[in-house]
Parts: sequence; structure tokens; C-alpha cells
Amino acid sequence: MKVLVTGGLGYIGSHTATVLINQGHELAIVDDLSNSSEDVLDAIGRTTGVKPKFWRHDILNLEGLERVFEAFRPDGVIHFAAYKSVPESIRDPLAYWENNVQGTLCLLKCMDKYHASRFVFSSTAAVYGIPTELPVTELTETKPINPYGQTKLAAEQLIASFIATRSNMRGVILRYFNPVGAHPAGFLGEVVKEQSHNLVAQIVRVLKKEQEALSVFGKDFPTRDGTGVRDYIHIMDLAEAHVEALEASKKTSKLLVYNVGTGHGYSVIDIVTRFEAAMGSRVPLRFEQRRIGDPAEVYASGERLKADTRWRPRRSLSDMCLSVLQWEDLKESGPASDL
Ligand SMILES: NC(=O)c1ccc[n+]([C@@H]2O[C@H](COP(=O)([O-])OP(=O)(O)OC[C@H]3O[C@@H](n4cnc5c(N)ncnc54)[C@H](O)[C@@H]3O)[C@@H](O)[C@H]2O)c1
Ligand SMILES: O=c1ccn([C@@H]2O[C@H](COP(=O)(O)OP(=O)(O)O[C@H]3O[C@H](CO)[C@H](O)[C@H](O)[C@H]3O)[C@@H](O)[C@H]2O)c(=O)[nH]1
Repeated sequence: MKVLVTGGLGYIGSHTATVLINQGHELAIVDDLSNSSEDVLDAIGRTTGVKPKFWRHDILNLEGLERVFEAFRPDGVIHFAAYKSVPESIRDPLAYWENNVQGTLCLLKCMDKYHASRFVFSSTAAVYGIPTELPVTELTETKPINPYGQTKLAAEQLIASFIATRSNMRGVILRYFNPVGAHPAGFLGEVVKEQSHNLVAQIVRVLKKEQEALSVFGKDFPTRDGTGVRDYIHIMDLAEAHVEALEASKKTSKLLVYNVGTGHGYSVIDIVTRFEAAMGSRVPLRFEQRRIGDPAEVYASGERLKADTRWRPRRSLSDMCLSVLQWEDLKESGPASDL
């Protein structure tokens, strides 16, 4: 398939690009480099032996995007390009509505005009807000509690409303839980920016001695050890889910929605312990107040995706931690496993 990947130089897009290339798809990437760099294109090339076509381009610029469609004529689109920070979305909601919803609108217009018929969309567990049930299924009520989650849900609704009116279109919405890890070849991983506040980014900072201790937000949640529980999924498992989703879209109904998680919940302490074991050193902790809006526990039911496709999460939490340490040069890489 000819696949256009928006945001393909970002964290999840770049890993997915390697899987698509390895499975024989022809790829083109559109990315405005607002949260990535062209080095990632070289890294994809080094990892796969194929450097995909690339347009540096803002998807909000409809005319420019049309030129990309005109030149590449994709059969399918995987849409990663978006802003993804919850705190930033609270500070600047309009930027999030514009990029995440208007960006999706521009893309759908181009798909319509150029007859691209398969669509995979990056959504998020944030659409569930504080989940009303566990595990979270695709039928769990969607009630986002911040602008980031709201824009992602609105984009889902936009896609659903468009696809319902186009007989040839098939779409898949993937709601990711917490992606972690890096590509085993060693050239790709998450670039931890100053503004990255997620758990693994903070643990990395402590291990690099850029920060003295890890702030643990909350120790009195109603969970096994009192700390927040999440469903962490290896980035390569997540990347593979996209390729399976593209396949699934060929044979089934118009719009599919899948959670992508492992179905297991791990607490902050579980994650810290796993990093300590992999690294052989301690992560000092500082317990603090809960973050506003942080749910106690979120983990997915991934049963729907497993039932409809051959996809299975294959990597363990230890694989996730080791691959992060190798990517961050905190640990020597071993022989590339089947990751
Ligand atoms: N990382 C997570 O924890 C997570 C969890 C759930 C869902 N998601 C979703 O997955 C997708 C990818 O996330 P990621 O972690 O790879 O983020 P990322 O920031 O690493 O990648 C996004 C890429 O899109 C590009 N981009 C942003 N706006 C653009 C625009 N207007 N035009 C062209 N390019 C643009 C950025 O430069 C970046 O390379 C996002 O849609 C995000 O909402 C991420
Ligand atoms: O320094 C930190 C950072 C996080 N945590 C805790 O670690 C867990 C995971 O927090 P993250 O910030 O890594 O991830 P979230 O689950 O809060 O959010 C992630 O998943 C959401 C969907 O559920 C959205 O997609 C969001 O963009 C993405 O960052 C939470 O219990 C949080 O309280 C800490 O204790 N200390």
C-alpha cells in the first residue's frame, strides 16, 4: 500500500514507519518538524535501509498538503501529527483545537479529493478522562477532562461523521495507552524534551543525574501500593498495531475503534523498581501531592484488537525499560533480540 504518514518523524510515527517499511509498504512522511528533526529521517533510513519520501510541511496549510497528495497519491493515511501535552493544552487550548482538529479536517479534505480510502488515526486513552470502569473497553464512556483529550475526541467524531458519508472509505481509530521504549536497532527512540513531564522522562532525568529525585505524585490512591497505575505498552508493539489496523480496515466495516494497551496495570513504584533492576542503581523518590485530574488507575482491555487481528503485545515491561536505557546511552545495548 502507498501510505502517507503525518507526523512520521515524531516518536510513535517514526517507529511505525520502520514497521511499515519492513512489511513492504511504500511510505511518504509529512512533518513540520515542530516537535522533531530531519535527523529522524536518517535514523529511519539507517534502521530499515530505506529512506522514505519526506515533505517538511504543516498540515494546516491545505494547498501545500494538496500538493503532497497530488505528488504521492496515497492509498492510505496514518495520522500522527498533533500536539500532545496535557498541561500545554490547558495553557493554550486554541492551539490544540487548531492543530488537532483543523489539522485532521485538512487531511480529510485531501483524502476526499484524492480518493485515499484508508485512514488510521492516533487517539488516546485521554478521551476516557477518569475511566468509569476497569479495564477500559472501547464502550467505556468517553468524557475527557482536559483540552488535549477533548480535541482528540472531537477529531474522532469528525472522522466518524466524514467516513459515514463515503462509501469507499474505511477508518480505524487507535486509542493508545502509555507508550514507552525505543527501537532495538538503537537509532530511534523518544527524544526527551525539557517540557516532557511523563513518568519515564522523569526517571531518565534522575538516572542521568539531571534531577536529584523522582517526584511521585500521590501515595494514597486506592491502588496496591498507593501510587498511580497505568497500562504501559512497548513502542514497537504499538507500532505493529498500526500495520495490523491498516490490514483490518480492508476487510471490515467502515469505522473501527480499538484500545491499544497490554491489559496490565503497573504502578509508579513497579516502574521505578523495574528501572532500578535494569540499571543496577537506585532512583530516589520524593512523594508529593497528586496531580490535578490524575486518575488512580487506567488500564485497557485490548481484547477487541486481539479478536479482530493477529496483533498481540509481545514485549515485557523489562524490555521497555532496557530499550529506554539503551537509547539514552545509560546501558550498553546487547544483541538485538526479536524486538
Ligand atoms: N506519546 C504519547 O504518550 C501518546 C499517547 C496517546 C496518543 N498519542 C498521540 O499519538 C500521536 C503521536 O504522538 P507522539 O508521541 O509521536 O508525538 P510527537 O510530538 O513525537 O510526534 C508528532 C509529530 O507531528 C509533527 N506535527 C505536529 N503538528 C504538525 C502539523 N501541524 N503539521 C505537520 N506535522 C506536525 C511533530 O513535528 C512531530 O514530529 C499524537 O497524535 C498524539 O496525540 C500520543
Ligand atoms: O514525575 C512524574 C510523572 C508521572 N507520575 C505518575 O506516573 C503515572 C503516569 O504519568 P504520565 O504523565 O507518564 O502519563 P499519564 O497517564 O498521565 O498521561 C499519558 O497518557 C494519557 C492517556 O491516558 C495521555 O495520552 C497523556 O498525553 C500521556 O502523557 C501517573 O500515575 C503519574 O501521576 C509521577 O508520579 N511522577
